[in-house]
Amino acid sequence: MSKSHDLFIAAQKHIPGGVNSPVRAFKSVGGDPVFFKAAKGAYLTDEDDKQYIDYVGSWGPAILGHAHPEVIQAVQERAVDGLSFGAPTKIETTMADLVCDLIPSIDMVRMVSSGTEATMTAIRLARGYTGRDKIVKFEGCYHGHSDSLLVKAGSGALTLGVPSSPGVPKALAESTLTLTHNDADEVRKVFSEIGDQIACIIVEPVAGNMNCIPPEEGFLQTLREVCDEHGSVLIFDEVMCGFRVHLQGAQGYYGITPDLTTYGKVIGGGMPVGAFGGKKEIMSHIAPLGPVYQAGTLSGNPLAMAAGLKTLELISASGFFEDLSAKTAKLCAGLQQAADDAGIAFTTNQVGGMFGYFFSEEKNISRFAQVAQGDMERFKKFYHGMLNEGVYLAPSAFEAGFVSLAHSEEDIQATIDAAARVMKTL
Ligand SMILES: N[C@H](C=O)CCC(=O)O
Repeated sequence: MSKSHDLFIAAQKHIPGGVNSPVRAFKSVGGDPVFFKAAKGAYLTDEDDKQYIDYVGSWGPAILGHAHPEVIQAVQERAVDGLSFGAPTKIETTMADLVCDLIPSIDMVRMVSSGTEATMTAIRLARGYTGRDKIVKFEGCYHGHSDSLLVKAGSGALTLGVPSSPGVPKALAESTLTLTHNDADEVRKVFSEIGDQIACIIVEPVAGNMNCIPPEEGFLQTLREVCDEHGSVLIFDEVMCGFRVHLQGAQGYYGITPDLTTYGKVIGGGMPVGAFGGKKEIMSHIAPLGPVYQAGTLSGNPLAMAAGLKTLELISASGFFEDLSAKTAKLCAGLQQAADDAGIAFTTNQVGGMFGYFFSEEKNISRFAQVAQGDMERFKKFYHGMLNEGVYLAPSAFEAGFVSLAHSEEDIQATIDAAARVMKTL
């Protein structure tokens, strides 16, 4: 038996399900989750010393690869001056200035400690700003696990079959209107009926929590238009795709400007960070400038700011996103070829450094229903085959994959070669 097996048994004694976040438990693929002891560049090393090429990247933050030496150095240098102050520090202003310089839609930004906090507060802010309660989200999009947003949610909630979790008060769930993702007509219809009651739309502009689903042509533009017509706030949840698909995230990639944006993952460079920001007119409603309350002991933590700042600096290098995108495209093309050669119905999606793959007869996957109809048994077999080959992919068909600066051409080719072997066994 592997050390991971023993560790998983030990973990279950005092940790619910043996994990500190449900999707880690391998429930949808079966078997024991792998316990890792080290991560460096494109590789993870498990407790049995087996090495894996990693395409999870800690669910997105590791865009430079794991333990990038300059990020580690920045954190080490900050650490000797104190871990947390609970008081203002200069590095928080440096971070805010940089985010506002990089993202034209953001005049002001507040740092928090997770993507969940960022989206939860952005919703509260939109409600406080508009004086309205109803919010619109889309089935399969995941915006963290705050109550209003855990309705027909994606990611681990969907993977475990609890997209609308028990424990969410009925009244709160009723204020959340869940529409079909990528269905612009449905959005227009709902806004024509009750648009003046809707505080905001929140959307993952590139959905990464129901696999990797780009917006259909015109969808984001429709969201922008209905929000403008009805005085609602448009929130882009860029926790996953921000600083990942483009330096300006999905809003830069697609050229659509939201009112508020939420961040997490890359902006923290591997440390626990989230952020929300946007127009000054809306952001000035946040306490202490305005009445909408939000707070956090560790918000703007100096170590997290140091890791995030160094990461943003390095991904701002000229050509960074072109290279990342080209590498990801090569991976997707190679996986497709491997499937075609083995006669397996398969397709991929890719936006910048994010990708998804589907065991499906359909070629253009842009709707949640298409993802849900994929061949999950084949996904499981492929997953374990790749794991055996030393390739670590997301252990759920409802999660995106991530490529990093650290993945070499050889890593990508080795992954494609492994996929070719595994596809033949399916
Ligand atoms: N999709 C999630 C993050 O964005 C997966 C991470 C988790 O739930 O632990």
